[in-house]
Amino acid sequence: MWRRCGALGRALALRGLPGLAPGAAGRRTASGPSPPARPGLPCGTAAAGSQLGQSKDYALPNASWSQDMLDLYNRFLDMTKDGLWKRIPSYNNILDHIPESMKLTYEKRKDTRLFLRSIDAEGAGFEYVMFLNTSEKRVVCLFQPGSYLEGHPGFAHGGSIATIIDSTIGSCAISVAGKVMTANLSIDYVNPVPLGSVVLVDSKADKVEGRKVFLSCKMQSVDGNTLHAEATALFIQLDATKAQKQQASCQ
Ligand SMILES: CCCCC/C=C\C/C=C\C/C=C\C/C=C\CCCC(=O)SCCNC(=O)CCNC(=O)[C@H](O)C(C)(C)COP(=O)(O)OP(=O)(O)OC[C@H]1O[C@@H](n2cnc3c(N)ncnc32)[C@H](O)[C@@H]1OP(=O)(O)O
Repeated sequence: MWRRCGALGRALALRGLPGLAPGAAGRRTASGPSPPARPGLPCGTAAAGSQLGQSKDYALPNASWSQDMLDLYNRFLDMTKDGLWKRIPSYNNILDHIPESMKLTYEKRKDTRLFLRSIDAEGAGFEYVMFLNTSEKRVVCLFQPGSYLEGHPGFAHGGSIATIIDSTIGSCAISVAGKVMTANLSIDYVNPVPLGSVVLVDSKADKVEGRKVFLSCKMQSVDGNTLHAEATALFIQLDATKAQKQQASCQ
């Protein structure tokens, strides 16, 4: 039943990168999407978005991304070319993620931040980018845990692993069912995740029953040889009345 996250990792590791000359793997380059160039800033970097007065998109390469992260990012970007996969932008305010059609009447607050984007220093916290495949009801996250996510020396804290899994699975649930909340998240931690390494978080919606969305997820190393964690989750689609009440109670 499983969707071969490892196979994807291995396939990605084995597949040649179109347009990249042999020996170019050592170069730190990233392809599109390409905002207008600014002197001193490579195209497609996170800082480039802010010059347009838009919310900064953090799901773009920055100087902290390792070569593994850049290589995987470029391979997934290639997979977006036929439209099956889409890169999900990432902002530090959750309201910037919600399409107008799904918004209630939330006021954007300046004193709140999406938990995953609460550490400013590049590379110190959650470096990640997610890709969505709507037809497969699948979201894959490329995740590079930074030094402020430490649990045991040199390894990512289990809570940070739960956070990135919840967010990846949650994004998948949102793409399937709109306004949802995590009702249950169950994680088996199989192998520790070294800080600064890159892992693939591969999530899929397995079943939708009324308002219930059942999902599963695997976190694996880029080469597919190490299983770090496995998870299942239940997300519940909020009914409109309850969503209004929740909103009223937090304002
Ligand atoms: C276009 C695509 C874009 C996609 C991506 C977009 C954006 C990405 C952006 C950012 C990425 C970052 C974040 C990603 C997003 C999300 C991840 C974070 C999510 C969270 O961080 S979220 C916080 C933690 N979460 C809570 O804080 C929930 C507290 N909780 C409640 O608010 C309620 O509890 C609720 C609403 C869950 C349900 O309440 P309710 O009243 O609506 O429903 P009710 O209780 O009636 O249950 C209905 C049926 O579900 C069954 N059921 C319920 N709970 C169950 C359980 N635990 N186990 C087994 N079954 C359960 C019942 O048994 C019943 O089943 P039945 O109908 O068969 O009787």
